Amino acid sequence: MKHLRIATRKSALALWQAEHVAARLRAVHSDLEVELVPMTTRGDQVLDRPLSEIGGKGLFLKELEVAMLEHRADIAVHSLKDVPMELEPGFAIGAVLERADAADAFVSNTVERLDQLPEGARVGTSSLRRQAQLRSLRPDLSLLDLRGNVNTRLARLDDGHYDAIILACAGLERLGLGERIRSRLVAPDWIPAVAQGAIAIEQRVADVGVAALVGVLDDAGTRRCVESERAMNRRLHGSCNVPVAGYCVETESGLVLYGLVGDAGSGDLVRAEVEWSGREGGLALGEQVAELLLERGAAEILGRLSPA
Ligand SMILES: NCc1[nH]cc(CCC(=O)O)c1CC(=O)O
Repeated sequence: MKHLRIATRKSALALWQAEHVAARLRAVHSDLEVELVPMTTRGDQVLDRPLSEIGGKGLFLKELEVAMLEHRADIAVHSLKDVPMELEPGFAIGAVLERADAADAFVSNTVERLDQLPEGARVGTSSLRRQAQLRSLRPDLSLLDLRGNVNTRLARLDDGHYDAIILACAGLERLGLGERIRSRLVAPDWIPAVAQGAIAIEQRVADVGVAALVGVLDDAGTRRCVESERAMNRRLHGSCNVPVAGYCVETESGLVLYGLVGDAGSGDLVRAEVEWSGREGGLALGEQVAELLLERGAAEILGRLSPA
């Protein structure tokens, strides 16, 4: 194939990620023409209701998948953390790029760290995972909804609606906004979203030519880690709008996976951490951490319908 079309959302972050994949593909395949096909998804349009109400994160993928089915695009580039645990039939992840900083960022115009916020300070995030961890560390804070793309969220902070917000370091850095990061929230104290910081290439499963082209961008270490995180998430629920966090890193001798389930209302958290010897068996590691979380009360937490 000489020509490859990349379906992407139109947010600045999505376009950066699609451009990044395009540049990497052009660099390895010198005769390949790569073109972006930007499109708006339902997830981008509906900003006034929680994602869980309008159908979950899969909404960010649907239009891109339709474009691939109709052969208006060959691949789609996503933040892997926005990709549901089960893909639609006929689609596969052709490559997972080397992970960027997976940590969440504490962003504020007044203080450097979460523990420096004054009592009752207003923190903006619509993520139940971030709300649960904030509630647990700082029960006094006032947690407020905040959706929209990265630039919208920063603008709302700068307008004074919040004293601080939480964003992914990776997104800020990709947009050249790394200087907005006041401090990084790091494991094991704070766990990021499953697959945070990893970019995935989605393709039609039967497209072996495309698989060969994009497969060269796959990073084996990142894929092992995110597959273990996603196996944990899959075992826990199947949907993407519950307060679950997971982070796997490679150690000298194997893998370690941190898992967390929390209640955004009460700040109750359940944690598990398993060290795994060897680099294989990441799926079993994910399932083991999920089982531990369930034994420790995750099922009860996930069963509560806590208003966020
Ligand atoms: N929720 C949207 C989203 N999806 C991926 C990223 C960041 C980039 C990444 O994780 O690779 C973000 C922004 C954020 O959470 O701050």
